Amino acid sequence: MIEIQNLKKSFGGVLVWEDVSFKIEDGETVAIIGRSGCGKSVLLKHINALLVPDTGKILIDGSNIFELDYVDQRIMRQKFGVLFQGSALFDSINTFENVAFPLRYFTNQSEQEIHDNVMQSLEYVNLENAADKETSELSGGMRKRVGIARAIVLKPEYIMYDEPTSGLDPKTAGEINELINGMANALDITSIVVTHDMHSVLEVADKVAFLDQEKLSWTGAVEDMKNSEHEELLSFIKASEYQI
Ligand SMILES: Nc1ncnc2c1ncn2[C@@H]1O[C@H](COP(=O)(O)OP(=O)(O)OP(=O)(O)O)[C@@H](O)[C@H]1O
Repeated sequence: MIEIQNLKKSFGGVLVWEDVSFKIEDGETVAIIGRSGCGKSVLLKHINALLVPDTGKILIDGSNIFELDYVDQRIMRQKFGVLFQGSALFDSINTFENVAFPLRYFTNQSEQEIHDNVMQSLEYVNLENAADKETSELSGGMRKRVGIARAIVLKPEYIMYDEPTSGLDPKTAGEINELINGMANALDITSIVVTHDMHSVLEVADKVAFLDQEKLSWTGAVEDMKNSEHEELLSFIKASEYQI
């Protein structure tokens, strides 16, 4: 379980948000939504301690990640898989090596173990035939799927998706949403999805955290979001051109 408690962050005296508190239960999928620049990616980067807050705590399975030493923080980070914005694949290596990267960096697995784990991850995302492809040969949807294969290769407890459907056509975006749901069910992963895509929110999320006006403005179940009378949330949803 992830417990975010009274988090506050500013950069050079400029406040991003304050008093952000919510819980992510095991097995849940939470969508973090809000306007550009409201601090969604900054919040993701706190959840695996890539950024440190001004004040507040994040408890991962009971431990405050900001109080861990270097070694324990490194161990904690291995509980997380991350699909970065834009997929962030290395151009100079093929699909297999992109997915193998976390195994080579974090583990001492043999070549055979690396091969088996990479191929298993590629099968999950239906790309077992693309292992030899160079990054430049992959479509946008395939890049996202390779990014997801890389995110799950260490068999994480938690997976964070930063804009998983951005830049994709609706059909390919739908396939990525199905993959996110499939991953959550088959691998029992707890998922955190940063997105602007309200269709994706409705497809994948159990819970929503809405950042607005330098705070966590609304949080609750997706079903409650549909019936909410929260003015800013409704206006955000309306502006996303998705009618619910
Ligand atoms: N390392 C940093 N140093 C200084 N300011 C930063 C840093 N990272 C983010 N910011 C600022 O924090 C604010 C929130 O950024 P963030 O990337 O989290 O927004 P976002 O909600 O994810 O936006 P988008 O939807 O456009 O990706 C922005 O004003 C950004 O310029």
